[in-house]
Amino acid sequence: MTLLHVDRLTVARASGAGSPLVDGVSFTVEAGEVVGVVGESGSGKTLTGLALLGLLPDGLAASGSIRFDGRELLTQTRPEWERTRGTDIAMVLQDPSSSLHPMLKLGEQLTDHVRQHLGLSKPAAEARAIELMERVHLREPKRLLGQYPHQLSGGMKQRVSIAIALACDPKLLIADEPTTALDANIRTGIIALLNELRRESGMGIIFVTHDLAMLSTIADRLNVFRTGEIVEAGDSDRIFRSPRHPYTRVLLDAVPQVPWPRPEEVLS
Ligand SMILES: Nc1ncnc2c1ncn2[C@@H]1O[C@H](COP(=O)(O)OP(=O)(O)OP(=O)(O)O)[C@@H](O)[C@H]1O
Repeated sequence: MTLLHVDRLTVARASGAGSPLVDGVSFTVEAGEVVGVVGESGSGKTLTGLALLGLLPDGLAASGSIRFDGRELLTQTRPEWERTRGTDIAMVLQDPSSSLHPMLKLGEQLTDHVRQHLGLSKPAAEARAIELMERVHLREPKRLLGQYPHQLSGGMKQRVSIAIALACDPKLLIADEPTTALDANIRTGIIALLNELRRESGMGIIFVTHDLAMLSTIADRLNVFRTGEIVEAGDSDRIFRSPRHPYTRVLLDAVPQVPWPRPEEVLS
């Protein structure tokens, strides 16, 4: 089932100055699929993700079409976007600290989020918070809920931000460099977790990264971005085996030839 259908999405300065920063990109995401988005710095990967969430910075405007689950997102009102972000599409960012409040215990953050979006009573929200912590394989969830973000390692914090993102069972997760700030072994654990979640829940994932080697372990399809355009798209096995665009070849030549373990080989 096609979850997301992006058609000629363009992001440009609202003033009309300069050339578009994202220039007519089209792609789809199926349920349960991981679509990798790669490309050099400044190629428009993050702006594309932000446009899908209705979170473009002031001064930038999106045009084209973003159809999600059969409805057009670009014409949504602000409250409709808020509902979409709360329940249908979620995001995980590179720095887990940016999605966690440093002064609030994890329990408050998770239960507040769950109560706000699902309208649960306090005890039901606490039960849901524990269930979410278990779902991302955090041990001793009850004890963790009483802790502050600074008491957790980077990998654990990223698991908590994934738990928050999962609170409303989103159909689509946008993961923007979710493992870049983490050590290699922790990174592999997070990849294994995302892989498990998409298998179990049928959630689609857009995975934005510079790290092609890592994408080779999880992405079903790839979109290769360069200067605001998709220069190559397709099945990731095919692209890794025989890239067609010279720029994709350059990116692949830069990948260290260290075999990455498949996510299923890693204990999460
Ligand atoms: N608020 C803004 N106003 C004007 N230009 C912007 C704004 N935000 C980003 N840009 C420009 O848009 C282009 C695309 O930026 P974007 O952040 O999407 O790139 P990216 O591919 O995600 O890069 P990176 O991999 O470094 O995160 C860049 O040239 C950037 O400088």
